[in-house]
Amino acid sequence: HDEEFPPRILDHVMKNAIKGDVTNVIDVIDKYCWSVEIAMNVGDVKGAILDKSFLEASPKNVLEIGCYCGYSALRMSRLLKEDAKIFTIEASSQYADVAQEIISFAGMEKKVQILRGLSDEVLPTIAEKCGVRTFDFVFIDHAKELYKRDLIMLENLGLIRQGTTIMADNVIFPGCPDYLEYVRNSPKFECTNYPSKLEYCENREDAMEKSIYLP
Ligand SMILES: Oc1cc(-c2ccc(F)cc2)cc2nccnc12
Ligand SMILES: [Mg+2]
Repeated sequence: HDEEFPPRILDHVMKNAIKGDVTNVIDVIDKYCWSVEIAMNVGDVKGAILDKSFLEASPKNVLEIGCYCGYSALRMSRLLKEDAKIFTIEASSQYADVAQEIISFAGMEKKVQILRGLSDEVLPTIAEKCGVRTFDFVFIDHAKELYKRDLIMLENLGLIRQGTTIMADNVIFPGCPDYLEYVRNSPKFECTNYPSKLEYCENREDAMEKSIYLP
């Protein structure tokens, strides 16, 4: 991926969005990505699917794996109920720096906490660090080859509970076949597939997969 996109989108947001207006910041990012350059945000089309599942879950403790520039964290933050919080894991400090700036610009810094580091390094201590026992909603949107490993970690660490909703991006493109096979064949997950398009593209298929944890 183009390493220079994050600073460009940050600059564009600072110059074109309304400070403190999270919906406007989201719109400005989407318009930029549709018109100027594609980026790996979940985007507006798949974002609407995420929004719907998020509202249905109405979660108190939210975990995101893969923050990137903070776009999906912002989408979820604007739908958070009182005293609910989003914890988002980001391995790239460059991405985390930009995400922190964008999240703060949008006025959501109290609702979104960025945890810097690799998911397998952050997850084992996240409960005590964040004062959370289990997460009610998880959005997986990082390296596709880590989806299955990290879901198994969430189970083994007891970080998900009866009824937790797990949403996964990109299950078609770039695709995560081992993850899909795992959740769809496991009796512990109730899965629903949501066909869509790759972000900011009209003609490339992608999908989101919702898995409800029922141990
Ligand atoms: O939504 C996404 C799309 C892509 C991606 C890859 C290759 C392409 F050509 C286009 C898009 C990569 C991603 N990595 C991490 C999390 N989400 C991603
Ligand atoms: Mg994605």
